This record gives sequence, C-alpha cells and structure tokens, in this order.
Amino acid sequence: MFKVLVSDPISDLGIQQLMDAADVQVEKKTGLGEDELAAIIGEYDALLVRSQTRVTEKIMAAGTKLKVVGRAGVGVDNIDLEAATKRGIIVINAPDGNTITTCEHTFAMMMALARHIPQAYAKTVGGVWDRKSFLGVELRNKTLGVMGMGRIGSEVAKRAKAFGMNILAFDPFLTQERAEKMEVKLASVDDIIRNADFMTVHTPLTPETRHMISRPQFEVMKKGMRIINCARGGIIDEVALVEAINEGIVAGAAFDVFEIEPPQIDHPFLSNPKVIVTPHLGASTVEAQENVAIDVSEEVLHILRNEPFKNAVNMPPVAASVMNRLQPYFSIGEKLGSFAAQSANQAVNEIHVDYAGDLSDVDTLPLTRYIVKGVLAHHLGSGVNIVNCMHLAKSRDINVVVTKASKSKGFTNLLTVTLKTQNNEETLVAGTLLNGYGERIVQIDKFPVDVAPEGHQILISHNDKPGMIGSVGTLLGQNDVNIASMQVGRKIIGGEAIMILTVDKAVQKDVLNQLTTLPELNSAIEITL
Ligand SMILES: NC(=O)c1ccc[n+]([C@@H]2O[C@H](COP(=O)([O-])OP(=O)(O)OC[C@H]3O[C@@H](n4cnc5c(N)ncnc54)[C@H](O)[C@@H]3O)[C@@H](O)[C@H]2O)c1
Ligand SMILES: O=C(O)[C@H](O)COP(=O)(O)O
Repeated sequence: MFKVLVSDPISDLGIQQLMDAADVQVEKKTGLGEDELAAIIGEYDALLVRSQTRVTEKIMAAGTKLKVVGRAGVGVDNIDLEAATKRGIIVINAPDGNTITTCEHTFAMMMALARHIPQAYAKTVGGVWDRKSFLGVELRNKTLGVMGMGRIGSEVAKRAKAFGMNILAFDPFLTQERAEKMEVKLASVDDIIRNADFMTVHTPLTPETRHMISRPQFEVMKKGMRIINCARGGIIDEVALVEAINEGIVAGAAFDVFEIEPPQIDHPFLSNPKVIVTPHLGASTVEAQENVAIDVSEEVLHILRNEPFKNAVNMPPVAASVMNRLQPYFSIGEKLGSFAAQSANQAVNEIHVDYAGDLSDVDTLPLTRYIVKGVLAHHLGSGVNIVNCMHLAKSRDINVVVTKASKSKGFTNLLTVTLKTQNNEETLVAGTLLNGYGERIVQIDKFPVDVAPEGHQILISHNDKPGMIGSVGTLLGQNDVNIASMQVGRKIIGGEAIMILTVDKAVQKDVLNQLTTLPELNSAIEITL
C-alpha cells in the first residue's frame, strides 16, 4: 500500500483517482511547518504540494520512503530539486493545467490597473461617489511588453492582440519566425523598458531573472509604465519598484506574487494606493485546480507503480516515441549493468555503454540511466534510481561514456557494457532482446555465450581442459546446488574459457571457495540478477 501525503489545498476531484486507487492511501495534512512535515514524511511514498509547502533538504532527508514529490502547478522554486535528485526523489509538476487561468488573471490585473477598479470599488463602498480620481487608460493601441513567451506569456500576447495592443516580446527561446507567426515584435528587455506602456512578466524565478527589472531599468524606463507580475515574486525588485512609483516613473503596478509570501503587514505594496495586490491567485480557479490535480495524480500513480511517467522536472523529458523504442530494453540494460558490476572485482571509474544497431539513432540517455543504475545499485543499494544515478556516478568520479554504431554483428540491437577499474582492468558484458527468446546475455568479456540473465548465476573463469564441466557439476551436486543451465564460452581450444551456470538457489561462499580449488579453475563468483 502506497501512502500519499497532500500538504497543500489540492482539488479533491483532481486527486479522486489517487483516492480510488486500491493500492494507494491518501492523507491530507495542510498548513504544516517544516519540522511538523519532517516529523511525519518518513511514512509516505509520495508528497503532493502547491506553492505553499516548502519541500526542503531537511524534509527530503526525512522522507526515506519518498519516491516522488508532485507539484500541482508550474513553479517548483519551493522544492529543493538538488536535494531531491541527490536522493533519487522524482519531482514532477503539472505545467499545462493552469496556463489559461493565470493568463486570464494577468488580464484581470491589467484591466484593473488600467481602470483603477479596486481603488474605485473601495471608495464607492466607503460611501464616496468619486468620478474624478479614477481616470483610466485604454489598452487599445498601447504597447504591451511581455517578458517570457512560454505557455502563459504566449496566451497573454494572443489576448492582447484581440485588445488591439502592440506587443513587444522578449524570451531567449523566441525565434523571429515564431514572433512573426504570433504577430509580436521580437524585442530586448531594453526595448520593452523604454517603449512599452504595460509590462507583464511570465518567466520562472531563476538567478538570471531575479531582479531582472530593478533600479537600472527603472532609471531608463518609459514614464508612466504600468507593471504586472503574475509569475514569481523577485523577478521585479519590489523596493526599487516602490521608489519608481513614488518618483512618478511607474504609474501603477499589479502583483499577484511576492518575494516573500505571504508579505509582511508592513510590506510597502500593501499601503501604496498605486499598487493592486492579490494573494497568489493566478491559478485559483475551479478548472485550473482540477486540471493540475488530475495531471499530477496521474503521474504520481505511474511513478508509484514503476510505470513510465512524464513531466519530471529533475529529469530531461523523453518523447513518447523514443520511450516506446527504449522501454523494452530497460530491464536487460539494468541487468547488464548489474552483471558487469558483480563481475568486476575492483572499484569502477568508467562505465562505457555501446549501442550497436537500430537504437543508435535515438537519444538513448533514458536507457543509459537504467544501465548506470544497474552498475551502481550493486554497491550503493536501493537508494539508487534513474533520477539520481548520473548524479551519483559523477559525485564518485565515475565517467559515463556512450558510443554508438548503426550496425551490430547479427543483432537488431546489441548493448555492450564495459566497466573500467582503477587498475585498468576491463569487464565486458553484452546483451540484447531476441525475438521469441527475450533477454539474452550474448558475450562476457571476449567469450560468446547465450544466457538468460535471471536468478542465481555462477561465473567461472577456467582453462579449456577436458573434465572441467564434470568437475564443476560434481562439486555443485555434492553441495546440493542444482544446475538449471550451463554455458561454456571459449575463443580457442585449450585456451582461456568461461562457464556461466544458472543455479536454483544462492550459492554459499564456501562452495565458491571449493570451486576455486579445482585444478585449471581460476575464479568463481556468484551473480544475482
Ligand atoms: N501566479 C500564479 O499563480 C502562477 C500560475 C502559473 C504559473 N506561474 C508562474 O509563471 C511563470 C511562467 O509560467 P509558464 O507556465 O508560462 O512557464 P513556461 O516555462 O512555459 O514559460 C517560461 C518562459 O520564460 C522564459 N524565460 C526564462 N528565462 C527568461 C529570461 N531571463 N527572460 C525572458 N524569458 C525567460 C522561458 O524561455 C520560457 O519560455 C512561472 O514562473 C510559473 O511558476 C504563476
Ligand atoms: O507556479 C504555479 O503553478 C503557480 O504559482 C500556482 O501556484 P499555486 O499552486 O500555489 O496556486
């Protein structure tokens, strides 16, 4: 039974599928502080949050069972991604579910700003019929500067066109072609600052975007600018903005987000008559909350059930077409990694993966992750998974090298894993999927074999002499070890050879030691897959 903790207000309808799942138990505990959450998170396999819960290193460390943190929304700046990745905790978000809702809130804020709606409301309900103080401006023919033309920024630009606005757009990934298609003018930050009448920001909060609009920008800003922030507090320097408003550079601002949320009671926005504020409501509609909760619940279920998933924030996205081609090889890849690690008897400093055949023309990184996980899990245990395996390899100075070849000798796809150890020894194992036969190991070091990678195996290195098979079989029989299958691999008669046996149960260390006493037998190790 998987236990899921919901620590922020998330739509019940949206998480219904989690609550209906027979293998899942959902508990809601909102408003918890860091210590309170850290005290209980160890019981849970998944944590669902919005932006209120700060999922810190301390909480990740306490979440010893945690497989996934699901963010029912876009921004994940409240989640310590590095801490999650280091611990193999997958972080997913719901990037699409609240796009339109936030775009509409942005427009609501822009209109409210242009027509002084909240201020007029407050005065009217206060009994003052004031028709002089709230002279507004039209949006038509005004210039809107959009910083960040992703999902939300693009939707805002579309609607601004319908309002007859001219749009200047800045986004490092916005091409001239796409700008023309969207009928916006590609602009720099400086262009927007000096020419726009309204500015709206729709970027993530990153070291690059933090305070991207601050004192230097206000000093050259077009006088009378109106600024909207429904993205993240901190993109616009709040202190510098208040100064610019007080100096008459900025005519007004509408903020849904703050550098620190909730803002302190003495926050200058809260007492400034030219600043409109809402309490991070950009995604707060029935529709958006159902959307993001459904999206995140689906992926959390997939992850808990070890099924393919999407929207991982701390892993690169994989196209479904690529995933469909790679997924059949995940299991054999992980087993090859594990087999190689169990065969190598020295510390590994390089994992070389070679893809030969059809797979050489796709991005094989997801499959490489399973191979690396297989290598590392042998020594590092269950704390290794496809999220943190590359991070763990790098942190141990283990170099992961991938090579590809369009052709492979006789196989549709051949995966070859070679481990290099610190004393320059190499351990090689190659495998594939054979139609009708499934997973097969087809090479160990330089020896061809044909072995199903499963169960308990004994890998023996010996000299190719008559009687070797009989001696091994007799000794194992004397120790009540039943042989299910046996393969011998050799390159030349009388030379070096290997024997790979599949046996019915784990082999005692003593039996392996007895094997090494047999004449012409060089080594015997047990491999469990
Ligand atoms: N107020 C709310 O409740 C609310 C709701 C949803 C999203 N958001 C926030 O709004 C922001 C945008 O969301 P989205 O879904 O459009 O994200 P998105 O990833 O689709 O778009 C973000 C865009 O910002 C661009 N960008 C990154 N750095 C930039 C920079 N330095 N200058 C200009 N552009 C830059 C990216 O290229 C990208 O196109 C996110 O921070 C998200 O957390 C807030
Ligand atoms: O990044 C987001 O999705 C928004 O900031 C929404 O945050 P919320 O889920 O806390 O409303």
